[in-house]
Amino acid sequence: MTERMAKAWDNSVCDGLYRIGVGIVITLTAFGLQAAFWADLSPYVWLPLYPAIFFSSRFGGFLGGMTSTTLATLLGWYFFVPVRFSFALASPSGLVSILLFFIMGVLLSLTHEQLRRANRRTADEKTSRQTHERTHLFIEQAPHCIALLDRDLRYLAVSRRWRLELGRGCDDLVGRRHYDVHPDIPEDWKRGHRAALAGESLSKDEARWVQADGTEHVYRWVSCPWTEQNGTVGGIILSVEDITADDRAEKEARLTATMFDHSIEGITITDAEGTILAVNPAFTAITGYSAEELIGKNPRLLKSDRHDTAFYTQMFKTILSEGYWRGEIWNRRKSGAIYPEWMTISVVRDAKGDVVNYIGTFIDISRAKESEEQLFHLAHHDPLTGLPNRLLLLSRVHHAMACADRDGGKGALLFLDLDHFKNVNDSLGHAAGDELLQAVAQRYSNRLREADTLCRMGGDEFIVLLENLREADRAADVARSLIEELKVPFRLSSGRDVFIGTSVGISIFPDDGKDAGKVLSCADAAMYQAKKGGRNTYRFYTESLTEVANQRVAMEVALRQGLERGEFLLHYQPLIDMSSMRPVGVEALLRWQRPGAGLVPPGQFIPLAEETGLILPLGEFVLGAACSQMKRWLEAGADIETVAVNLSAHQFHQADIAQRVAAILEETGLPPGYLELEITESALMDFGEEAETRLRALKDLGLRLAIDDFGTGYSSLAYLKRFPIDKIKVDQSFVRDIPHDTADMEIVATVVAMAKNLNLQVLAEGVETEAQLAYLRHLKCDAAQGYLFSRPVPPLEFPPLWNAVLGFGVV
Ligand SMILES: Nc1nc2c(ncn2[C@@H]2O[C@H](COP(=O)(O)O[C@H]3[C@@H](O)[C@H](n4cnc5c(=O)[nH]c(N)nc54)O[C@@H]3COP(=O)(O)O)[C@@H](O)[C@H]2O)c(=O)[nH]1
Repeated sequence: MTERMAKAWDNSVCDGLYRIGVGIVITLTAFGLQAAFWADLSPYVWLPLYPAIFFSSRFGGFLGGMTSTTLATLLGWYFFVPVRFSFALASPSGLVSILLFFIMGVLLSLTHEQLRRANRRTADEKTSRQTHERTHLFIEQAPHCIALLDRDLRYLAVSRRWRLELGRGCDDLVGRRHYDVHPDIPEDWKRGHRAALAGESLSKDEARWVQADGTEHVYRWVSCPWTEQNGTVGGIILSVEDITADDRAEKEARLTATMFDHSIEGITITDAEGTILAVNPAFTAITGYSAEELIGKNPRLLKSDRHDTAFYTQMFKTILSEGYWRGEIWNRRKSGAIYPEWMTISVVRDAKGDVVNYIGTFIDISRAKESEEQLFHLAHHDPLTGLPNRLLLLSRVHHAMACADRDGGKGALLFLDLDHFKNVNDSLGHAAGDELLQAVAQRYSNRLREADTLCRMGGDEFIVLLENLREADRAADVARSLIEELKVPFRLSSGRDVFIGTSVGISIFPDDGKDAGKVLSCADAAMYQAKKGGRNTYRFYTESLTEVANQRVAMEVALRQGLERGEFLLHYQPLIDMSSMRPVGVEALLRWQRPGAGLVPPGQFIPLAEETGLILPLGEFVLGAACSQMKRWLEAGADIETVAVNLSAHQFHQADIAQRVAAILEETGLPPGYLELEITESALMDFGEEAETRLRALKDLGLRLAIDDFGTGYSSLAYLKRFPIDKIKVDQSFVRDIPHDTADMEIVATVVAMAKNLNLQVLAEGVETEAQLAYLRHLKCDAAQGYLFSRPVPPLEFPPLWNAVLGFGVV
């Protein structure tokens, strides 16, 4: 007997015993009641027992009813039918009543049993119907696509989801082959179907399937066999679930996890209370804490003491109101070192809007900060000396001026410019110049207070910013001490000693100006005054300097206009040959016929023309005018050897000066041998090595070259030998005090002797007296120039003697 059968047997035995029990209990109860109350009610003695049979069959079915009928019959027979207490048949009527009772009992029991079975059938049918309906509902409304297929894989039934996915109705599918409806079913799916048809209980897998519309979907499919009543496989049940969204979500989750693990950003996730739930490896690498050390802790563990409570309060306020906070924050590593992070903290809320997590992502920006600081340093400091540069100075001046304005205090700017630094650069080379600048910066720094700012503006210019100045005299003290500091010569690495001085211009703020640019230009102007005042000294800025600056601006405008309007002209001064005492040449000297100002001497405008670059067009004008004049004189038959023209440093430094001079000579038609170019000693020295090349290019044109103002510059006698020059002009400052200044006389004697030795012509400038002339003749100086012979004059005013001697015509 199978377990199921045994269980059924047990159930039916129990059921039978229960029914019999019901019949006995109800019958005995009814009999007891009747015995107690209705024992004398004969002939209705059976009547009260009918309800017992009724209820017994009602609750116990046929078996209960028959138990009750039998028991009641026997009890009635024994107790109520005469002769009582015996089963003897008293009379036929008694027998009839017994029989009748029994038959009635049987009928009642049968009837009830029938009713009971009918009820049960109805209930079973109802249950079965409901079950069927629910099963149908279950399949029909299942969230997956479910289909029942026969052995040929024809649809027997499909769930609504299946139909929806396909966009087809039941009629369209039922009876058709699955593979006809889906001809592109992947092969491994088909394998699953075959396995199910072969009786394999369950095949399942996931697969991608590009649908007809080109969209790729991911499906999880399951196939299993279903069996007929006789146990044979009737077909398969297919269940297909579109898990594209889940797949995507899973991929995203995987991606997120990968990002979390491999991100170079540190990531931390906390719960709503701020307890750390997870940290990624980058977090560990940056902070030095392992995940185990942090999980369950609060991120305040990482706090540095760089930020106050207000900072964190504001941060959380922002997180909650904006949903995130982003900014720079300083935290502490496990090692204790504090470092800057660029951090974003975002809040994660659930559907109800409650905070569930905080996510913090950050990068360690300590490197970037360092680079930023380096860049800031580079942008604000001079690479040679390491001092603040102009940019930083201006920002500090702005700040100092704002403080002075607020506190009613004062400050000063000292503009320092090294004297003749260019000479060092040109003669000793740029490396030596750089070394000197570094040493100068060091010496200046030594003399200044921590609070003072020393900056290098570029070249040989330095600025000192003095703040909180109680009195202007303090600025003068500083200027004096800085000048003093440079008095000791600098020993360069080459072993050479260099002497250098500095000129200092001082401006006071807010007295001299209320903006940095103005105060700086005031200091600059004052520095120029210091230079003019003999160098190696200092000057305060005064209003009169502004006046001078304004005049300079006005003069620059006038100079430009003068050039355009042809207000410039040339005067000529004779050059006297000492042996014949005849004029052998003339020097062309520029004059400006400025309207309303008369004849302006060059000393008043040449320096400005040099500064502004106007000297270039002016110089070309002089050269052209002098050559044309000389050409005219020659054509008129004048007996003259040279026209001397001053060539400014600016002109000489022009790369194409030789071409320009050649062009003018060609234009004017003057043979080059008649032209003498005078170049000052300082213009040559300022040009360093290039000077020689440039001179040779000019000399190659066939003209003559003279060194002007000889003895005033940073003389290097070596160049006299190298340079292709024809003449030196002894500066008039050495001639002026002859015969009273023996030192000057010695110098002139030495220069003349040296020129002779080098086979150069020598001319003395500024000869005003007979005594000077006599001395120069005694020295056998070749030539002379000076008021003793003639002042510079316009050609039309040449003295008659000249004309007689030189044969000048009025041209
Ligand atoms: N680049 C150019 N410079 C020029 C040009 N023209 C002149 N200058 C330079 O201007 C400076 C002043 O020149 P100027 O006022 O003309 O003075 C010259 C003479 O007048 C003056 N001189 C001549 N003799 C005497 C004298 O006996 N006593 C005395 N006190 N002064 C005298 O000397 C100046 C000529 O000097 P130099 O050129 O060195 O021969 C001056 O530096 C000019 O060079 C120009 O066109 N371009």
